[in-house]
Amino acid sequence: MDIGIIGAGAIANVMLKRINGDQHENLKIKSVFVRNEEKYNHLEDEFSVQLYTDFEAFLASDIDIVVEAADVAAVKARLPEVLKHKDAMLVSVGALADGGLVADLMQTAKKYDHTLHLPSGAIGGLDLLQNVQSHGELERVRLTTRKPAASLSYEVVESEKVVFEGKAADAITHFPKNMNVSVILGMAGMGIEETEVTLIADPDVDRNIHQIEIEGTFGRAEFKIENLALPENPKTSHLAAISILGTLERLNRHFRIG
Ligand SMILES: NC(=O)C1=CN([C@@H]2O[C@H](COP(=O)(O)OP(=O)(O)OC[C@H]3O[C@@H](n4cnc5c(N)ncnc54)[C@H](OP(=O)(O)O)[C@@H]3O)[C@@H](O)[C@H]2O)C=CC1
Ligand SMILES: O=C([O-])CC(=O)C(=O)O
Repeated sequence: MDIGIIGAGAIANVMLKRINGDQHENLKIKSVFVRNEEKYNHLEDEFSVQLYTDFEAFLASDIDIVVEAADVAAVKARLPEVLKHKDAMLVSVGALADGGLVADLMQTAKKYDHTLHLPSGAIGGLDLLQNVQSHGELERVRLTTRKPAASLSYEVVESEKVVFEGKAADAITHFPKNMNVSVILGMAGMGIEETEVTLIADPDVDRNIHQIEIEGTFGRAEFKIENLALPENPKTSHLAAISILGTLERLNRHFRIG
């Protein structure tokens, strides 16, 4: 499968290393769309990719799927056009807190017969959540995220501080680079208006920790994910990049788990 990536930051870097650098047997990144060619032109030699600053030319390049690894604004600006031409996968799922955008993307994907893939990113357990939701067995979803204070720009706090408490819909508005997980949790479960979120800046942790509690008529589930961050961007967990790789690898499988 030939891949085009939007963005060339921390997540894209892991993808380039693991796919092109390690010569993945089924995947190849061919095209990378960036807005600053000079900053990223070393990638062409390092990973044998073609850089594009012209989005039309990027979309017309020889790729089967576009992976967005940029930011929420890039999703809003680019994804509606992408889905007219290609399947897509996005990691800045916080953009989908905008219901109008979701409706637009769904309609475009259907009309042009393309698929939008939403990896679970820095968390897990979304298979369970979707199963109980679709059978009316879900009553409560809570996410408690604890991140190193400095990665949330709260360098000066001396002990843990709750910096957000509310619903996922508001969490992503206040923390668009840190609360993508709350939006995918909302979409898989009770919706972003009903998903409860607490975000804690903690000067004493060195991991991005997501605690998920799910309750319903099926029973109860609890997951705790303690993520190591990517060195290039301490806000971003390594697992977010790995979840894209795993989702790409599973696309063409003839048997599926979960
Ligand atoms: N779903 C999840 O669980 C998770 C999602 N994320 C999200 O994934 C995204 C990528 O994360 P990460 O790799 O760490 O981010 P980085 O900040 O390390 O890299 C972002 C890259 O995207 C580029 N970019 C930003 N906007 C545009 C645009 N409009 N057009 C083209 N390129 C653009 C930046 O380029 P430039 O150098 O020009 O700024 C940079 O190369 C973020 O939105 C992040 O919040 C992160 C972790 C978990
Ligand atoms: O990487 C993480 O742990 C979570 C994150 O930044 C996000 O959801 O935006």
